[in-house]
Amino acid sequence: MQRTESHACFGGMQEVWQHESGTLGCTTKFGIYLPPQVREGACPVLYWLSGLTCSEQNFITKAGAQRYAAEHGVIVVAPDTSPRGVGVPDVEGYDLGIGAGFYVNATQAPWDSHYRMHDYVVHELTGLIEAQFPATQARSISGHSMGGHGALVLALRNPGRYRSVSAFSPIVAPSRVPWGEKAFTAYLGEDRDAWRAWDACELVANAAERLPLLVDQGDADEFLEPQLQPQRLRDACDAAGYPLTLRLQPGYDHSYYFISSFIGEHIAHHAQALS
Ligand SMILES: N[C@@H](CCC(=O)N[C@@H](CSC=O)C(=O)NCC(=O)O)C(=O)O
Repeated sequence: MQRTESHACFGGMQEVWQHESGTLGCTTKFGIYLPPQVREGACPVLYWLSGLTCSEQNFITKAGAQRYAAEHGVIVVAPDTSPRGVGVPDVEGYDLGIGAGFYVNATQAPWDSHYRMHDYVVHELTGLIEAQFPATQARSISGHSMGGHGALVLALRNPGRYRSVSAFSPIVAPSRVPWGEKAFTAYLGEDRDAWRAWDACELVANAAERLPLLVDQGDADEFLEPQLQPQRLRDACDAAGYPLTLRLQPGYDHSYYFISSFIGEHIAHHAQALS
């Protein structure tokens, strides 16, 4: 494992590390913010999952999360959004292949050789963070758009692993919108029954635990109706009796300007559950 960036930031350090991932079968990078409190002892960890087209860089350079992570003493880990590099399958278009791993374990060739972002984030990356950094086993998870879908699905699929979950503009029902239908057909195959295990609105019906769940959605988001449809999550949570705080934020779009406006509230949400 090799550190490729190191920057002092709000009394802590923003770093980027690169390592060989056995799960992904390639070299991959992650960002990690280490708040000043790590000098006194191990800190809890918030995992952030980014959206389509992102690498480990977008969140750490655009969201402004470090100020709040330093205030609350939370480590923030931001992995890449897919495997990448020589030999990793890709196609034209921003919404499939590199930059678009959708946080699933692909079952279909050629994707199944590398696209295992669920297992990478839940098992390999978490194990590495807890072994190599001053991190406790208290974990929370958040993300944006495709990464919001990832945060919801990883939390719902892995009861006991995370203390809280949140999302900005998540793809809540990937089985029913074009971004998800395209990705799931490629990664999981034509059988829609297999998609249910990767769809937050399906998973919430049988959720084994109730985590503090916060979702923010801008009402000026160009993807709101075609791809996001947060009312589907509202309906699924109501039917399952799963408490959800869903906030429609007037005037906000899908960008990191939106994320940076509310990331402080999301980190406070997680810090409360992690303390
Ligand atoms: N057509 C756009 C689509 C890419 C885009 O909007 N990506 C978002 C996430 S969308 C859902 O997962 C994003 O976070 N972009 C990176 C950023 O820094 O803003 C395009 O190709 O640009």
